[in-house]
Amino acid sequence: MKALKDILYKVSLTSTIGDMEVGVSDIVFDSRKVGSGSVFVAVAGTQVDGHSFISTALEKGAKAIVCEKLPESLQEGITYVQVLNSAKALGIMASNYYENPSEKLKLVAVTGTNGKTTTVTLLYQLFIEMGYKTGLLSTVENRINDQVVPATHTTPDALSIQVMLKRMVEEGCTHCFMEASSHAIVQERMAGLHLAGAVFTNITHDHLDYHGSFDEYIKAKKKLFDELPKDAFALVNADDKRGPVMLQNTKAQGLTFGLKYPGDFKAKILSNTIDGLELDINNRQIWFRLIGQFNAYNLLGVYATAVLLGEDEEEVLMQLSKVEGAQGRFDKISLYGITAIVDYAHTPDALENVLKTIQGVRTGGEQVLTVVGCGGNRDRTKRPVMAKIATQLSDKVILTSDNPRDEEPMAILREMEAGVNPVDMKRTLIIEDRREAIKTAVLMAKKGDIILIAGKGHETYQEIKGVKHPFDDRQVVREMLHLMNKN
Ligand SMILES: CC(=O)N[C@H]1[C@@H](OP(=O)(O)OP(=O)(O)OC[C@H]2O[C@@H](n3ccc(=O)[nH]c3=O)[C@H](O)[C@@H]2O)O[C@H](CO)[C@@H](O)[C@@H]1O[C@H](C)C(=O)N[C@@H](C)C(=O)N[C@H](CCC(=O)O)C(=O)O
Ligand SMILES: Nc1ncnc2c1ncn2[C@@H]1O[C@H](COP(=O)(O)OP(=O)(O)OP(=O)(O)O)[C@@H](O)[C@H]1O
Ligand SMILES: N[C@H](CCC[C@H](N)C(=O)O)C(=O)O
Ligand SMILES: [Mg+2]
Repeated sequence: MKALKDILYKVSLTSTIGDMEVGVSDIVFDSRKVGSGSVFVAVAGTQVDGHSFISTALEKGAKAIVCEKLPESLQEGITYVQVLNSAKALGIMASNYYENPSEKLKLVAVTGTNGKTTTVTLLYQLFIEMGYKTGLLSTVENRINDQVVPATHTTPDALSIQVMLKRMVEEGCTHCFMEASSHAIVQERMAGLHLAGAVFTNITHDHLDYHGSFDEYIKAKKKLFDELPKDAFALVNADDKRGPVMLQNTKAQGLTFGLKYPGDFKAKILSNTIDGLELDINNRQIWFRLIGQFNAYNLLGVYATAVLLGEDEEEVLMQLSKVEGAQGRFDKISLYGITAIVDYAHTPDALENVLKTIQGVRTGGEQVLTVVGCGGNRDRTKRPVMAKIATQLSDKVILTSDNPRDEEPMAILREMEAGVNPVDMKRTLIIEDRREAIKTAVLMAKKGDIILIAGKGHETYQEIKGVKHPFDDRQVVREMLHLMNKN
């Protein structure tokens, strides 16, 4: 039990009705989870408005209601608190309730269209290698030091973030690295967090369905930097046109990293092969296991972050050269002379980067076969663009399903097909079933060829009409490679 008044510390209140000293047992923002003694926070969502569940919450035993609009009839004995922004209030309340765990560790948030999971995972692995107890909140998984907590979102909801941070503090973690998705920033899932720093990787085409325009998408990312405290660092990729934009209104210490523009942290690619990258970072030459120019950016961003957190430059580079990166990001499976690469490229920019990396490291006359799809119920405008990039940068392409969700798979594929040049259609197949598509790519591949399977990376399911069917690109391609080689 905690007094409502204490939980509301630092929340902008508009009005209050009832006893502010009332003790509440927990904070809930979903009426279905309300129990006796809860405080229910009504948040307007994208599907429904949480305010319409206030009466349900009261029936289930809520003692207090936090909302933007007061209900027409008020119930006796209940405390009503009107706030300016319920979603923001939720984050601040959750932080107060769990005793502000983000102030007890060094928390760094990473935002950007691509590279967030890679960056936070590298930071997590690096800090573990350096002997720190560390936390991770990422698309692939959350970690409380060595304990894995499955991830449901790239950035969890505000309440779950605080619960996990609290557990991290209890476990003795000194650092936590988290992804801040643009959805999360706009929906105030980051409210109430004290950040030691924030990192901007890049911004390219994605999520225009949700944000409405590219400008709004940029604004969403910038909000993270606008809200940083003075004692934090704001580290941005100087080679991205929008890097400096992120720093325009921040109170934090602005810093840049880049391969092209001179910034605070610089690197040069000395060699880039299928086995790894050799970089020159601040006049030190180091080998890394990760592949591709985009990973040079990720590695440099990680190095800069670690140095800004006070770590020794030499030690950081030595440990960073050992780490492997995130699952499902340029995952190489080489069997029977064929190389399959499973990668989470689900945006035009990521797909282009991965294919250019493959083109850059190929050694001879081998073919590149790409299997790719686009998710349903998500930004439709990236579909033709991704199909076009796939056909332009591969010898053969199989367009297939990603997670169709509630859409008709063939309708998504037709939208992808519309982006392909008619002459390139001769080298393009459309196979709706992802397993069949992977099988066909394996059948078509000759020794030495490279198969890229893009879009799903680490995912272990395929979501079709509300059902998540087990599906793992890495497992399926292995199975097919073994199968084809027995015949
Ligand atoms: C579009 C979107 O982002 N939706 C997220 C959002 O839900 P919402 O605001 O749409 O919720 P809603 O269904 O309209 O409900 C509004 C409110 O009413 C409440 N409610 C609802 C029903 C009920 O019976 N009782 C009740 O109280 C809900 O708890 C909620 O508080 O807030 C929820 C809680 O935080 C999220 O679970 C939900 O994520 C959905 C499942 C989702 O798919 N989100 C994706 C798009 C997303 O967030 N992706 C990013 C990654 C993107 C990237 O960078 O690549 C991520 O961070 O994972
Ligand atoms: N710095 C980068 N710049 C461009 N592309 C990148 C970069 N890092 C990774 N990629 C590509 O983007 C894909 C996704 O990378 P990652 O999972 O790290 O991004 P993310 O930002 O976490 O994505 P999500 O928004 O889905 O959480 C990778 O599989 C790779 O193809
Ligand atoms: N974080 C991304 C994941 C997309 C992954 C892709 N496999 C899909 O399902 O569309 C999003 O929410 O848009
Ligand atoms: Mg991610």
